[in-house]
Amino acid sequence: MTRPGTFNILARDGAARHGTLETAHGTVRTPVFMPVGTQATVKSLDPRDLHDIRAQIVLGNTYHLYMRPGDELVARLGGLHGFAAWDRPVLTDSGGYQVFSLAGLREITETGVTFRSHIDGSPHLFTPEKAVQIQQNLGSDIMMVLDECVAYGTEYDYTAKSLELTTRWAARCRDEHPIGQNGRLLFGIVQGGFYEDLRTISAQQLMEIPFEGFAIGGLSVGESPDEMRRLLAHTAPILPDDKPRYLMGVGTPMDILDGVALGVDMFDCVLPTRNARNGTLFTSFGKINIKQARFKEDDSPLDPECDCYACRTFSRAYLRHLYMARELLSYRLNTLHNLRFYLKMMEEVREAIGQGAFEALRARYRAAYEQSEQ
Ligand SMILES: Nc1nc2c(CCc3ccccc3)c3nc[nH]c3cc2c(=O)[nH]1
Ligand SMILES: [Zn+2]
Repeated sequence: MTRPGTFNILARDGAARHGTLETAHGTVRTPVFMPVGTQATVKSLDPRDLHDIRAQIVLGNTYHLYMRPGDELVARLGGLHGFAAWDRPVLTDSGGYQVFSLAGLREITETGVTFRSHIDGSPHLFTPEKAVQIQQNLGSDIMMVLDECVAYGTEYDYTAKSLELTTRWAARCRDEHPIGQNGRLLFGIVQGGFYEDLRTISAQQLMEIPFEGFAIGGLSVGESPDEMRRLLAHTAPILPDDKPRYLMGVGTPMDILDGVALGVDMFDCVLPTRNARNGTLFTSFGKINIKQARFKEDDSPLDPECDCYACRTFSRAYLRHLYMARELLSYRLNTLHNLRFYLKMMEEVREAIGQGAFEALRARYRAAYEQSEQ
């Protein structure tokens, strides 16, 4: 087995790259979209479904699993792979973002972040070392450092101080998990808010530490698509060309294609799974909502271009009926389809980069997605 952490770039098309990232649980072909499975499950899907839609790697969440059922329990029961019967790679977030966005009453010090559980209000402390230990207990193949994701609009001085703390925390995370330890990888996370000069400083400081990959954090926090693209265009090219670049929390199909064009290799977003819950479906002809009356007697497949179980087996009328009846199967079929849409788009992206045809692919998706606002 090729050494975990090895990142081979197989083809380039402009700044877009198609490559492979080796992990302890197999090879990930990039660019890759990673379904979010916060509580050790991609909501409403089982591992067989994830294999059927050709998911390569799924995300888990340190904060949630530490709170419930407990990272040490998961470790005793085989880590996420044994516990959730998932035999492919897992990436876990450090919990930093979730603490800042979920838990109440938090305080940040040099030591770490203290917060209260969103479940029972009990007090907790995440240090960089603790965040790494939890991810080690979860058996994560790709771990993230503990970072502070500053809120959109945070002013310059606080952002500048915060990125320095994030860098010191990143170094402590690396010390807690030395490079190569049992084949698990550790990624740094670039912060710096919406200030280009601070992004440069954060990236340069993190690149002094030997990480197997680098994430761009602090984006997709409520800013406009143009602002996200502006900071991404500034930050992505600074990061090492020979390491994977992971844009956290992004995004819509067009955001992802724009990210690939700027040299990003890895993406995650709750959009496909969250939108499934409210009937918003991604198709080759743009975004639609299945509850619309026009689908009431429509016997055609949701998306003729899609190869997923929902599109192969059922009509739009049936999918609309399930949604209107609030049937559980509605959420499951909508999720299967939306994730397959994202994963199939990434398969097309990897193929197109290999053929030097990425821009044509991006233009095709833009034509379908420009008008449906999304
Ligand atoms: N640690 C961290 N996570 C972020 C996430 C969660 C991604 C995630 C990873 C794994 C599981 C769930 C969620 C963000 N989501 C949108 N914007 C985000 C920014 C950050 C960030 O700056 N730092
Ligand atoms: Zn489908």
